Amino acid sequence: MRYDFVVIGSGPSGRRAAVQASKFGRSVLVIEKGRRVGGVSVHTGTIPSKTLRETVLNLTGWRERGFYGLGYRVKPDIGAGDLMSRLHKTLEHEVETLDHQFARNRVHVLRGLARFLDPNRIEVQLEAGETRIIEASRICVAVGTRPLRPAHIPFNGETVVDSDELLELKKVPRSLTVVGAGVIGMEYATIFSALDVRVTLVEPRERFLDFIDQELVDDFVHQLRDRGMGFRMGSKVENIQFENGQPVAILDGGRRVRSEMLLFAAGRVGATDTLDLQHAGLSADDRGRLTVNPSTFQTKIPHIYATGDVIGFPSLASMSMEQGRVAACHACEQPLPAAPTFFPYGIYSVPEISTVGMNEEEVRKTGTPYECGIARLRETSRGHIMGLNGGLLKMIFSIETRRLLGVHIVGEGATELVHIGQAVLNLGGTLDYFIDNTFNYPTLAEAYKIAALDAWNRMTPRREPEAEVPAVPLGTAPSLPIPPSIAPLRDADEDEEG
Ligand SMILES: Cc1cc2nc3c(=O)[nH]c(=O)nc-3n(C[C@H](O)[C@H](O)[C@H](O)COP(=O)(O)OP(=O)(O)OC[C@H]3O[C@@H](n4cnc5c(N)ncnc54)[C@H](O)[C@@H]3O)c2cc1C
Ligand SMILES: NC(=O)c1ccc[n+]([C@@H]2O[C@H](COP(=O)([O-])OP(=O)(O)OC[C@H]3O[C@@H](n4cnc5c(N)ncnc54)[C@H](O)[C@@H]3O)[C@@H](O)[C@H]2O)c1
Repeated sequence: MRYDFVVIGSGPSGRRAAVQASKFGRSVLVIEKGRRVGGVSVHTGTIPSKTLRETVLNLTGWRERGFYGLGYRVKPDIGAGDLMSRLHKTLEHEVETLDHQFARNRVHVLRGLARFLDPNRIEVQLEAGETRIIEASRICVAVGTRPLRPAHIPFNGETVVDSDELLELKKVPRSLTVVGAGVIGMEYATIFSALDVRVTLVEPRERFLDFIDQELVDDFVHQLRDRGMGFRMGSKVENIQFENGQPVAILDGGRRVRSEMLLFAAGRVGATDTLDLQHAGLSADDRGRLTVNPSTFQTKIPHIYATGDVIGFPSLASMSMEQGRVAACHACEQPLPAAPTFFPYGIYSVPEISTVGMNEEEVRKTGTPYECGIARLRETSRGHIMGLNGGLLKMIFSIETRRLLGVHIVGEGATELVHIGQAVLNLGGTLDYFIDNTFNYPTLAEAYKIAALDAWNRMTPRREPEAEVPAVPLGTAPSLPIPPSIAPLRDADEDEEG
């Protein structure tokens, strides 16, 4: 079997690379060791965790509690079955769409475990024990990652689990310890907390989500503490013991955290250990990751590319897809799409966090004079209608150029709202875009306008009222056209008229 382009792994990155190469007329094969295509994203990562989140928010009536009170529930007793049924339906849909996409684009798929025989030949071990040898002109390694499972953690698939096993949940625990306050830990901790599970988060560092603007993290933590989540910051899990069948995390310093279930989410490792990379002249780092040229995604063997989580940061499905597309363009000798300057980061915790561009700490380090504008989502009419109590949108602008430098949002709809800021940022827009343009009303997007007005108020010296002008009788004053760039003459927190 001989192909122009062979992709190992059918996650977001491999899928996008394969389809792109096929659109350029190349013969393409995707090798996937899993039972079904889709990768971590579809089966154990992005889609399942976001579906679980949506199910929890719907069944608990979370979004309605601002109006009907903390005791409001759409379904009083939510069991594991309730959470899992929507998950299975969503995954079916995703896999079907993907199978169809591959078939439409004439991408061949081979199920089996791939390993290199040499830089151009791959052996695939099929389920039945047979093997196939594939010859490839170009290869894309898109094998992704798997959860880190240190030997001293007694994983048992039921009470001590990793983020893959959590999706096999048989019973909703009453209490949960989450080890690791990375993105995965934070998302699951807050989703289970929204389900009224008592959650304790353990993290060895003093701060978490340190790539997020600190003002947002403070607001976020305030909301989590308010609903009773426990934090053990600066604490490392030394070992885990069992008492009456329940896991007890023993922290350095001697503190103990007991719960019905423990989720270990302290990072992931590249899935390169079975690839026999040395046969291709490659090697991985101590976390199983490959190094690439960041512009073309070529490894040190020029016809072998690596894309997606296996190359490390930022380990996002969204970015993995783009990396796959760029690699395929390069492999097919096509012009490379320009890399966007800024990409958004969305954390689907409850509440959501999303951010694009520089945070305040980063701007400060550049020495650029800047000003911030803040809007609270509850200040918008849409927020009143939805019964929102929390959430804020913060924008940072350069004082000299008025350019937008960063957008940071915590609260309902943050992961969607951020794209307005992303467009303005990548197109080099300024504060004036938000001031001069009209936004739909009532929307949460109106928060952009409010935050921009807030920044404008801080950036513009306040004019003192001049000597009193005698009133002119109505109808006698000449009316002047108002240029759109004229600054608004109202305070940011003044109510908009409907
Ligand atoms: C719990 C969780 C939540 C997440 N949420 C988000 C989110 O909300 N937004 C976001 O953007 N990102 C999210 N991510 C990250 C996202 O899932 C990854 O960035 C994305 O899946 C990476 O895609 P990939 O193509 O690199 O590899 P993967 O999706 O990891 O796919 C790799 C595929 O390669 C296959 N494979 C591995 N080795 C071999 C081999 N030797 N032979 C054949 N096949 C092989 C695997 O079976 C797998 O199917 C989340 C991740 C996790 C774990
Ligand atoms: N919404 C999203 O975009 C999304 C969601 C989930 C995951 N992801 C991606 O998946 C990747 C992996 O996420 P992750 O959360 O597993 O990894 P991570 O590396 O982001 O976080 C791991 C956390 O565990 C902590 N930790 C390490 N050792 C520990 C120990 N012994 N005890 C307690 N805590 C310990 C670390 O300090 C860190 O805070 C991320 O890079 C992220 O980009 C993205």
